[in-house]
Amino acid sequence: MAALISILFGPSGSGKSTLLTKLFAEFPSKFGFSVSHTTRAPRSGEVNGTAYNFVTPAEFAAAVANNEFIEHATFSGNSYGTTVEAVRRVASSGRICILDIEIEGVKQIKKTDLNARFVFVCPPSLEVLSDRLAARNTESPESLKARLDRASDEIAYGNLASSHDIKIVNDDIDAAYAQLKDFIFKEIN
Ligand SMILES: Nc1ncnc2c1ncn2[C@@H]1O[C@H](COP(=O)(O)OP(=O)(O)OP(=O)(O)O)[C@@H](O)[C@H]1O
Repeated sequence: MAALISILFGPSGSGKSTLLTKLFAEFPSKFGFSVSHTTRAPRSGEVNGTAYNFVTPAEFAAAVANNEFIEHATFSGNSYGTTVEAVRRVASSGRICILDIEIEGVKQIKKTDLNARFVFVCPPSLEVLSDRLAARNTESPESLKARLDRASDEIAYGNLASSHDIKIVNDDIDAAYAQLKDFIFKEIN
């Protein structure tokens, strides 16, 4: 059977990065994060090749034309994608591959024969999501609005039984993390 890939999705600010940071800190050699490509500018502290592979729109378009992506999508004016190479790199290091992707990417991966499990990370409410995103202090007012505008549709998609293998409501972070670990280890064994 092909190597298992775990996929986290959910609206911006739902807590995907926070959960994955905890997972990688607790199990540094067990899991590997497939580093996505993006045309968006790095946020302060984001390292190229670690947070994302930061590329120009022209480089991104060339990779699309070259069929290098498993999935890719444009979101708030920036392109994001996961290359076959990024996933292969994790698998070849003997680690379990984890992806954090947009809904369009989820739909694309569902059409492939990848052995993937889908984890919907859901905020407790739109109000909490809005507060957390604002407190993160990473977005311009326009970007914040664009992310919140998309959130209702993303939550509606995530709530479809066919979209996810597990839905985790990220209210208390420790409880959400315990659910994530429990699910992933059950799937591995
Ligand atoms: N359970 C929680 N309780 C309180 N704050 C939280 C919780 N989970 C995450 N946060 C905070 O909410 C903000 C958004 O979380 P995070 O950056 O992990 O979201 P994300 O889903 O990865 O977003 P994006 O898709 O934009 O990368 C962060 O500042 C994080 O510290």
